[in-house]
Amino acid sequence: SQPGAPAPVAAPMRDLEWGQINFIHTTDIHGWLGGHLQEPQYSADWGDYISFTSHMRKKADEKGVDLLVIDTGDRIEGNGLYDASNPKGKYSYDIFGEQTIDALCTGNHELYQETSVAREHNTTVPKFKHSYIASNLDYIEPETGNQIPQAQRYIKFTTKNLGYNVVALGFLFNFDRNANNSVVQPVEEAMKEEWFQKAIREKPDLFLVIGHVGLRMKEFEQIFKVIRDENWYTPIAFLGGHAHVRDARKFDDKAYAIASGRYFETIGFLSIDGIKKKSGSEVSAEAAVTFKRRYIDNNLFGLHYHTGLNESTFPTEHGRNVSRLIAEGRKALNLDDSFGCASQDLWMSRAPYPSDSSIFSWLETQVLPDSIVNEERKDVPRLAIVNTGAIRFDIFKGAFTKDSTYLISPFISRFNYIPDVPYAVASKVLELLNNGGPVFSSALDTQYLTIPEQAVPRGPFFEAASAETDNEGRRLLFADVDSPQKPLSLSGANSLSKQDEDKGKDDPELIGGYTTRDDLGDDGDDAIHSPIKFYAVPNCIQAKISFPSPPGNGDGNDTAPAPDPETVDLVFIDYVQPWVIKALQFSGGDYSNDNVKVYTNSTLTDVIAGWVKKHWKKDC
Ligand SMILES: Nc1ccn([C@@H]2O[C@H](COP(=O)(O)O)[C@@H](O)[C@H]2O)c(=O)n1
Repeated sequence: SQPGAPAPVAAPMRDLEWGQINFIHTTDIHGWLGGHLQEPQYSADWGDYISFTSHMRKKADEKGVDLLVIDTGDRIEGNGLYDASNPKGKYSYDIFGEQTIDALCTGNHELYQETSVAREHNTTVPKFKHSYIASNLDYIEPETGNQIPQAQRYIKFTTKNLGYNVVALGFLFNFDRNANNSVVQPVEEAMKEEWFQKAIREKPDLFLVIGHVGLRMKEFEQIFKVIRDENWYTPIAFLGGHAHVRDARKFDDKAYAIASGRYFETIGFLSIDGIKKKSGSEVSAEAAVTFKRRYIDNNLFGLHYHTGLNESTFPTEHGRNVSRLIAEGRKALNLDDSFGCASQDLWMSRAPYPSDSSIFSWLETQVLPDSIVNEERKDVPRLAIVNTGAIRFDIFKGAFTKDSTYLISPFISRFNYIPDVPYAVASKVLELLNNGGPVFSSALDTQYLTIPEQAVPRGPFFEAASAETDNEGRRLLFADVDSPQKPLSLSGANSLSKQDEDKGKDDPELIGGYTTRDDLGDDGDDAIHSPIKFYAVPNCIQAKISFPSPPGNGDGNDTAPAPDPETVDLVFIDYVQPWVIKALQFSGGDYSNDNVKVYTNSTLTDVIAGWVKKHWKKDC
C-alpha cells in the first residue's frame, strides 16, 4: 500500500469458496490505483492487487482449477493519479497495464472525451490485445474517418487447468453521451449481427458475459434471454458494473451475475462449480451448477487472510515495483499537497440532505454562493444549479489535498448561464429537475443527473430499503438496518480480529462497512461489518446568490420576506444544460442552446479547490 496509508483494522472474516472456474473482478475503479489513503478498509493499492492475483493464480494451479482476472471498465476519471496529469492518465494507463487481465471492456467514462476514446484505442486495447472485448463499441479512426471495432467482438479460449471452452462477450450499456470518435451500438442491435449469432452457436462449456452494465439494467436481461434461447443448459457468468454497488443477480439456476462495487474498494470473487464439459453435443439438463460470490474489502489484512500469507511473504517483486510506480506518480503530481484542513466529515449520502454533514448542503450554502461570480454580472441575482452526480466522493475530516479535489469532482464541466430569465420561470427549474420525470424524454432521463449508486436500477433489497425512512422521515437510499447481518450475529465468520481475541470477546465490536444483500443472500462480504445508513439525495441542488435583502433598518428584527427579483441569471454546470433548457421550455420560457453563454471557465473542481484554499486553515 502507499506511504502514509493507514493500516487496515482486523475484522471477522468469511473464506473464499473456490469452484472449478473462479473469477477475480474489478469494476469502476475510476483511477483509484493508489487505494484509499484515508480509509484503512480500502487501502491496498494496484501493486498489492498484482501480488494478490499472482498468489491466487498459484493457488488455482495447486488446486487444479482455473482463475480468470476481469475488469469491466470506468478505469478513468475520479482520482488525481488519472486526472491531475497533463495529459490525463500520464501515469495511470501504464500502472493499470502492469496487471495481467484475462477479459476487459470499456465503461462510459472512457468515452466522454475524444482524447480518452483515442487513448483507450491506442494504449489499452493494444496492451490487452488478446483479452480486450468490444461487442458493441466502434472507434472512428481520425486519419481515415473509418468506423472500426474498438477491439475484437468476442473471444474464445480454453482454460489452463481444466480445459473448459469459454466464449466471452464484452458489452457497454446503451450509452449515448459518448464522444464523436466512438459509436455505441444498442445491445439489442448488436445481438442481431452475424458475429453475435455465430458466437452464441459456438457450444462452449461456459458463456462469460462481461459488461459495463448494471446487473438490474435491461441490457443484461436481454443478453441472457438471447443466449439462453439458443443454449438451454450452458452456464452463463455475467460480470457487470456501472452501478457502483456490490450485487449478485440470479437469472436462472445456471446463470448468475455479480457486480463488484466502485473506486477499488472491492475485489469481487465469483466461483462456479459443476460445469460439465461438452463432448461435442449439448450439456445435459441434469448438470447442477453452483455459483458462489464474495466481495473482498480491498485491504492488506484481507488479502493476507485469503492468500494465507503475511506482511513479509505477501508482496511480490512485481507488486512492490508497481506500488513504487504509483508512489512516484503521486509524488510527481504533488497529490498530497494540502489545500486546507477539513474540520469535519462531509458525506454524499451517509448524512441526510439537507444537514450540516451533507456535502451538498455545504456546496449550496457555502461554496457556490462564494464562488459562482462573473465579475461583469456580480450584482445580478442568480440561481446556480449543480447536479448531485457531479460530486463523486465524501470529504473526510483532515487534510484536503490536491488529490481530494479530483476524488470529489473530476469532471471538466464548466458553468454556463442564460442571462435575465424571469424569476417566475427560472424558479421552477430545480423542482422539475428533481421531480418532473415525465416532462423529460427517455433520452433525457433525470436519473442521469444524480449519483450512480442511486441512478442505476437496483435489486429488490435496495428498493425495499429505499422505501424506508429514518425516524425523522428522511428517505434512505439503502441501509441494511434490518439486515440479519447484525453485529451480534457473526455466524460464518472464521477469524476474529487479534484485538478481540486478546480481549477474549466472542462478539467483537464491528466497524461500519458494506453489509450486502443480494440474490445469493447476505453473506457476500468477506469482512463482517456493522451496517451504515445511506440517504437519498436529490438530482440537483441550487444556490440563490446576490438575492435582494429583506427590507428594513438592518436591526435584524424585520419579519417581512425579501422581495423576489424580477429576473435572474440562471447559472448551471454545463452537464445539465439539456435538462435545464427543457425545464425552462416547460415552465413557459422560450429558450434554446442559442441563449446559453459561458459564465465562468472554472470547473467545479477549480471552484471547490479555490474555496477550500480560501476558507480552511492550511495545516491540520
Ligand atoms: N461530465 C459529467 C459526467 C458524468 N456525470 C455524472 O456521472 C454519472 C455517471 O457516472 P458513472 O460513474 O456511473 O458512469 C452521470 O449520470 C452524471 O450524474 C456528471 O455529473 N458530469
